Amino acid sequence: MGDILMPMIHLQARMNLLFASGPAPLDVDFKLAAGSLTGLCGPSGSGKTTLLRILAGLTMPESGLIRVGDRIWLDTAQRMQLPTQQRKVGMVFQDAALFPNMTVRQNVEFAAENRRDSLVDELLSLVNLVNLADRKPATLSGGQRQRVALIRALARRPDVLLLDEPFSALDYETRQQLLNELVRLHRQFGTTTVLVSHHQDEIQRVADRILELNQGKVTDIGSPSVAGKITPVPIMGTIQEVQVEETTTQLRIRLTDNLVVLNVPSGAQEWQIGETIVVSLGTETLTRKAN
Ligand SMILES: Nc1ncnc2c1ncn2[C@@H]1O[C@H](COP(=O)(O)OP(=O)(O)OP(=O)(O)O)[C@@H](O)[C@H]1O
Repeated sequence: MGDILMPMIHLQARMNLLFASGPAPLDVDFKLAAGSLTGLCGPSGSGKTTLLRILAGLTMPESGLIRVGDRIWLDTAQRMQLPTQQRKVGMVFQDAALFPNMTVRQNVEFAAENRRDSLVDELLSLVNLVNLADRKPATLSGGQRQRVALIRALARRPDVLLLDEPFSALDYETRQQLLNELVRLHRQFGTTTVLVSHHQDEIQRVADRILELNQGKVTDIGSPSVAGKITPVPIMGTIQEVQVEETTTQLRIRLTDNLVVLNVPSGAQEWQIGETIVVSLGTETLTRKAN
């Protein structure tokens, strides 16, 4: 995976915070490998959001140094601070915070600074939103809104992707689906990603490394997964459409609030419209539901 000798991110920061237990410093110094996906967990109020805000340039620490690749984003000793707009960073929060008067496409185009039409189309199709591109956010499901937020963050072609409990308001199945989509996009776009989540089991499933924050101090709790491995998540779906080709069969399957298209080998299995099947997201394999 990433190159440990040449970390993508080196973050040193110190600032006094007012914790529930009283004032204490947030004091961190860690490196993240290029292209890694780091899970950041810790109790409520331990400083997770503050850490992401410092990385994004939304909160200024009393002292700190942020190096991303060969660029310095922050060096308080030199009184140097790159503004958020100049940091190649994408952010997604629990509440998608989309522009309500813009369509899905306009929201993504705005982030892409209206420059790269092909990128916007590619992003919309990567998360299955092409058919909803002209809808306003209020008419979308929670999962669809977070997908828009995710591709909107990627439209800026960020080096660093920061996600602050992006899927916690969603139901279990949608959350698992979006986590898998996130991992795929993270790899495809080669971002160095930090994912804050209260769901440690989910972080374990997708992260290369987990950091735990406690009262403003970071503990490295190791590498949970074999690099690159995603544990498949079984999700029930219904077959909506079957298209048999010579060697493969294309199945359109409804899973909770979205459709997935899977290609399976033609032949031995005959799939029926309306049939309930189990899709193992992560490996994209199918099994018939046991009765
Ligand atoms: N600018 C600030 N100055 C002083 N204290 C702050 C500042 N910003 C946040 N805090 C305090 O720092 C602590 C950590 O807050 P933060 O939002 O980073 O925690 P968190 O781990 O993200 O919590 P949660 O999981 O509940 O979202 C809280 O006690 C908060 O009140």
